[in-house]
Amino acid sequence: MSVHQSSNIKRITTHVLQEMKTRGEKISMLTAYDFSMAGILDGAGLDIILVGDSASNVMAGHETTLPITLDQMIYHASSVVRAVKRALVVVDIPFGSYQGNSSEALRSAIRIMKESGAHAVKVEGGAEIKESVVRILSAGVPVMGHLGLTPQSIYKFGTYTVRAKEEDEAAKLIADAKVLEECGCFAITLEKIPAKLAKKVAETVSIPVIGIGAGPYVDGQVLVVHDLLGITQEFKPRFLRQYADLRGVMTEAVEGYIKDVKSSDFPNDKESY
Ligand SMILES: Nc1nc(=O)c2c([nH]1)NC[C@@H]1CN(c3ccc(C(=O)N[C@@H](CCC(=O)O)C(=O)O)cc3)CN21
Ligand SMILES: CC(C)C(=O)C(=O)O
Ligand SMILES: [Mg+2]
Repeated sequence: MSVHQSSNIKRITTHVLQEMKTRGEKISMLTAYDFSMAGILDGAGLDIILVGDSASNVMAGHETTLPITLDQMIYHASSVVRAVKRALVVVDIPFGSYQGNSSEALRSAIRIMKESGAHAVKVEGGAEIKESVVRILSAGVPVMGHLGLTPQSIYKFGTYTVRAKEEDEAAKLIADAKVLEECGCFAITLEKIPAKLAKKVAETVSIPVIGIGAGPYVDGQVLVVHDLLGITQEFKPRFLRQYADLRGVMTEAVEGYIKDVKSSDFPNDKESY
């Protein structure tokens, strides 16, 4: 049954998420990039929909998240927003639209909010992007941080290996989390870091911490929905739990269609005018 069958839907806000952390209720988050998928996730009762820049990989077929543009992110985000009745919609600001220039960061965030109708933005980085985060927040736009494995700086690191395994990197990550909290971020995503370190971050900051490959001791979890549904090919990091084999289901359906077209079984009389 859809949660929307009840007449009054309580929307998820950043305040609701803070209450969930206080209560110890875990927060569920997944990506979506289009209207149809977002409607399914929202109807199922998901708390947060992330319009991730992983759309660059999943939707457009790029190797990295770097090529996707602000206009393309706004297109995805506006499609998602039209389907959502309850979830909080968070949009990644793409590479090159906020780093190192707080005026551009603010302009990008405002374009996303104005043109898509989303509720918040997400940015990768800590102290080095503080000015941009502060500027966006001062305009009244809620900001989610993102630390650990930050795919927009993949060429700085060179690999997708687990981050902050060394003491000094772990200390920097905790310091960055504190900076983001002090700036006024409403939540932080932690990607691919040791579970023990993620636990420490979730205990240190009072805002919700959402993990992907960051273990169970955080306030919520996020995955790319196409990975969870088994649509993505050849992406099986150990943090992923695959809940369905939609690639198999979809392939079988399309093969059935092809067979029926070839054999002239489709369309039949009932399917014709
Ligand atoms: N489909 C998809 N799912 C994601 O989770 C995702 C994207 N795309 N694109 C943007 C970023 C990139 N992310 C990644 C990318 C690679 C690994 C990873 O663990 N890769 C290898 C290990 C690499 C290594 O250890 O050197 C793996 O095991 O698959 C994790 C997260 C997460 N995001
Ligand atoms: C993996 C999540 C956290 C993300 O940033 C994305 O999907 O772009
Ligand atoms: Mg992202």
